[in-house]
Amino acid sequence: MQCPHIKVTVVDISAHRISQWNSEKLPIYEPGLDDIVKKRRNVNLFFSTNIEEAIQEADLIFISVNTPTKTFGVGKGRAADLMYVENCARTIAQVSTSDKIVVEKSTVPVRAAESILKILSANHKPNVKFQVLSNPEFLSEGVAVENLLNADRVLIGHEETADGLWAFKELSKVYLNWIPEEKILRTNTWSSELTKLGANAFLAQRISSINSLSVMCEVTGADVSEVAKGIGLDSRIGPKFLQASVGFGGSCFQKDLLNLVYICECLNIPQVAVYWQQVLDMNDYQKSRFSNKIIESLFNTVTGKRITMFGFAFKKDTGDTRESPAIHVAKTLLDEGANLNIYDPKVEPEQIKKDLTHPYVTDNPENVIKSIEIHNDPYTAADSTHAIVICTEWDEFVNLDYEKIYERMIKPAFIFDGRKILNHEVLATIGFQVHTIGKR
Ligand SMILES: NC(=O)C1=CN([C@@H]2O[C@H](COP(=O)(O)OP(=O)(O)OC[C@H]3O[C@@H](n4cnc5c(N)ncnc54)[C@H](O)[C@@H]3O)[C@@H](O)[C@H]2O)C=CC1
Ligand SMILES: O=C(O)[C@H]1O[C@H](OP(=O)(O)OP(=O)(O)OC[C@H]2O[C@@H](n3ccc(=O)[nH]c3=O)[C@H](O)[C@@H]2O)[C@H](O)[C@@H](O)[C@@H]1O
Repeated sequence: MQCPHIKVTVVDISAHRISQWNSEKLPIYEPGLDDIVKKRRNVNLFFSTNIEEAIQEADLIFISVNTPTKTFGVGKGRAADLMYVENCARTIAQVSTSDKIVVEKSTVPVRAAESILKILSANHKPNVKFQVLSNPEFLSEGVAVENLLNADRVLIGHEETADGLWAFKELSKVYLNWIPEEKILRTNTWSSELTKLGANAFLAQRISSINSLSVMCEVTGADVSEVAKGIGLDSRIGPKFLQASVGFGGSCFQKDLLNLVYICECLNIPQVAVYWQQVLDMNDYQKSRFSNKIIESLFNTVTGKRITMFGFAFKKDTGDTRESPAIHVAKTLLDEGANLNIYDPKVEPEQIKKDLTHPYVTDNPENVIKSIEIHNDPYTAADSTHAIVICTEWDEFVNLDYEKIYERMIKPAFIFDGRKILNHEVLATIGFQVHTIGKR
């Protein structure tokens, strides 16, 4: 959109994903994205599986592949799996017939650019040169387009040489089409890589900090919204990322924090590792605490009871369920023998089934399938259920007719508001037993 003079080709090893990008229904939901893709597709934006051709044609190549937590071998469950990044580097080296600037866009451990450069340097064709830049991405899902258009900053780390500086200038030229120059931050490569991990760790830490206070609120009578407001009005702290929740989800915070902790352990600085591990431990505690509260409140048994879940995605305005706290809560309730009615207007039913029958979640997929019903209407989802559970902060859930919902439910009817979005007092007047996170 911002660079009509630049040809952008998105390539992926998944032919299925590319065909979805070339179809009417894109593989992800992101506000504003459909419109952009419709306007630019086959104009200056192309989606293709012809990876070799795209590499040969390109001057700048962004590596934006997944860097998930390793599920095997050394660093299992903590280290970032760099297999996909490495495969990209090898393909680029083997295929390139002209000089390239390779941009590390994926989130990676500090000094990953060094490995990329080594692979490129050891495998290239004669007379082909590479520069590797670190240019981490800071967008959030659900507001991705807005974040990209109005980025707080664009960070570019480069090798401290004349060629490195040249590469930085080439990439800056692209961003300068819509980002003011003063927002482009130039650092060395390693600072850039660590800034990305650090930024996610800081954001996650704020959530764990307010969640830790939510626990105290529930036992002391303080109200976490009031506490968060009072804290956030200090201009040194600021109001953002202080909403208590069932815990943070999403594909990155947990993965990147685990990676940071693992790097600290490898660098033999256990004190720093333990510090950041606490952010993750608090997050796990919050998820378990919320699930246990539901069971306890429903007279210590949910076996055979039907419970409604509003929201399954890890946040509003996305269909992404990766590491969603709703999965943890659903798993705990299913383990206790509950039946779940799940309503999330943005998540595909198949995705919910896939998440809840994943071997990590259950060793009994047939039972799970029998115990869940996926609804496309919030009112039928509430029919004959004992409780409504909210893990996602959608405004849509605020605007429902709760009197109508109450009528359809088994009494006493409970609401467990893990995002503190509903009006506690109004619901209590209707007759609901309400549990709101961070409030007694
Ligand atoms: N999702 C987000 O909002 C953000 C993600 N990031 C980082 O961006 C990276 C990608 O994240 P997502 O897009 O969420 O992952 P994703 O898993 O949704 O997408 C990665 C894509 O890369 C493709 N791929 C894997 N190997 C390939 C190869 N050799 N050649 C071509 N394509 C290949 C996969 O098929 C997949 O479609 C991660 O490092 C993540 O930490 C950073 C900021 C925001
Ligand atoms: O590296 C990444 O992938 C991205 O990770 C996060 O973005 P994202 O995970 O898409 O979404 P967030 O808005 O950060 O929300 C993450 C989780 O924290 C929760 N959250 C957020 C804010 C808050 O106050 N409380 C809270 O519980 C959300 O509900 C959600 O589950 C960061 O915000 C982005 O800057 C970063 O680029």
